[in-house]
Amino acid sequence: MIEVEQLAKRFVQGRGRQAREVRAVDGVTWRAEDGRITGLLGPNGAGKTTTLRMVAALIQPDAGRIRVDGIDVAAEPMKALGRMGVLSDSRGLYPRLTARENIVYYGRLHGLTHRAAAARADELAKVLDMEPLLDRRTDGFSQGEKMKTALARALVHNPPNIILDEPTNGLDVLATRALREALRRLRDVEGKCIVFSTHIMQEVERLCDHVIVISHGRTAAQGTVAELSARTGQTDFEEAFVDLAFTPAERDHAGQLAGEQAA
Ligand SMILES: Nc1ncnc2c1ncn2[C@@H]1O[C@H](COP(=O)(O)OP(=O)(O)OP(=O)(O)O)[C@@H](O)[C@H]1O
Repeated sequence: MIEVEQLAKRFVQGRGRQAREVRAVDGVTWRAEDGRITGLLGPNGAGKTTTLRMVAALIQPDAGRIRVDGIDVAAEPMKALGRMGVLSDSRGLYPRLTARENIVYYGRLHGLTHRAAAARADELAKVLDMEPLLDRRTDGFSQGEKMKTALARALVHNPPNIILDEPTNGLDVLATRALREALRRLRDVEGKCIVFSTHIMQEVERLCDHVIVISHGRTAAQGTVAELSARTGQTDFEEAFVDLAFTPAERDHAGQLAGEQAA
């Protein structure tokens, strides 16, 4: 389980007199339960990636608290990381190694014996439906094949929590479907707590048990797709998302732009 409480992070963009402070994350609070797929849904620049980078101990928050299975990430980052599998944007596989060797190598880095890491690679290949890939060099893999290998590598130490930042970026429709299926299996077969970020509504509708809408660095709303739609009185989830994630001024501005383009 992952609990995020009043998390905040600012960045300074530009230099000298041009410098300006950006509140990338400004008081985000949410909880992701075990055996559930939780989606962080928000427009571009809402603060999703920054939030997940803090959860994965890649950057430090200015304020707030993150607990992974009760472990405070700031106080015990290595212990918390041992309970997380993180799939970031850069897949970074070793091209000369086979998929199996990539996975086993990471297992060894996590302190597994060669035998345990190899057994886990076989197990993950079944769950992720990638057995035919295992003994091929990753050089020349498609985006979908790379993603599966990187996901298996992130899960080699069997972490109870999985974090994925925009995992379907660059994947075609079949690879996206395969990833969705893999995440469902990891939830249903292994009971993982899965958190992923996206700005794609359909992905959330198809996959998420729980949705956290992030807007301007804050938690704008959370619930199931049905709950969020009901709250806004919308039958279409895209309309519900627009109501929840954008201010009336932003919606008017987007409407004016669309009108000008149509004229
Ligand atoms: N290292 C950084 N330095 C300066 N500004 C940053 C940095 N990282 C993020 N930001 C800014 O913080 C804000 C939130 O960015 P973030 O990448 O977390 O958003 P996001 O919701 O993941 O967006 P997207 O869907 O476009 O990936 C943006 O305004 C971004 O420009």
